[in-house]
Amino acid sequence: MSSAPIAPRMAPGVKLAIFTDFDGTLVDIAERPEEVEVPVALAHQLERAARELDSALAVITGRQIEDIDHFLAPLTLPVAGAHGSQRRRVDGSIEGLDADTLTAAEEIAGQLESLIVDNPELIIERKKGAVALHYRQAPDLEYACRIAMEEATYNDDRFDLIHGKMVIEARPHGMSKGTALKAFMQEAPFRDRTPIFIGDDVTDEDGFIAAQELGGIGIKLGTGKTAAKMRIADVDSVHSLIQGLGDMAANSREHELQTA
Ligand SMILES: O=P(O)(O)OC[C@H]1O[C@H](O[C@H]2O[C@H](CO)[C@@H](O)[C@H](O)[C@H]2O)[C@H](O)[C@@H](O)[C@@H]1O
Repeated sequence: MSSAPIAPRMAPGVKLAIFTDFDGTLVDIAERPEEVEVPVALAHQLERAARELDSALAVITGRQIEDIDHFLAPLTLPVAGAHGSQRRRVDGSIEGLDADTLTAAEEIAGQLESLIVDNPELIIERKKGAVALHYRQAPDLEYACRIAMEEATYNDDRFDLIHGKMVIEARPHGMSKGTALKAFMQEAPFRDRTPIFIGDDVTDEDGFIAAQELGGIGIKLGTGKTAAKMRIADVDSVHSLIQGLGDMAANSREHELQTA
């Protein structure tokens, strides 16, 4: 006896909001920040999932919003950039930092100049309100980078240091991927949905915790200690998961229409 394939649906009344990290989650890690390879199909997959989720899909990243727009062009999604320092809502309005914090971040970057001149294999990324110091091309300089970042932020309690993948970043105090996720969740179209946050790095832990505090799920890509309740294997699996969640939302909508 043959049976029709099952079209998976969400339980009645359950609607998801998807939040995803970018580097190491939507795209594989590259040697340099500008060298990431973005699969041609990625923007289309995200656009389709966002459509099925009534636009409740956002990127929460350490990158600047403009970087995400560049990599996903012509798609423009809601994005929290620079670890929550900047946030573009679904209506396109932007929440940013005050001028003093922006200036302070520029000053931190300025204090790192001599280190970069002496060690041109290091990369400094100046963001609006944050600074990243990359040592992927010179792993032996990790300790020197750490000391330089500590000195550049010494006595400035407006910034916290966070360690990512071969990078040390200065992030405004009180900002995180968790605060960004919670801010989105207070607004349409995210409000009253169940959040899923997908990420791969230590800086994603705040996002996992925030999603789970709101009744959702954190999904960690790869190994390592995590607060996330679930794990996923690799970037390709993340793409499939996002596609699958979009399918489920579409199936649920169709089922509701048929049974109305
Ligand atoms: O929060 P994310 O979207 O994961 O962004 C975190 C940082 O990602 C980028 O740096 C990392 O990816 C680079 C490209 O693969 C890699 O070369 C680097 O070593 C990684 O640390 C980005 O450049 C940073 O601004 C983000 O904060």
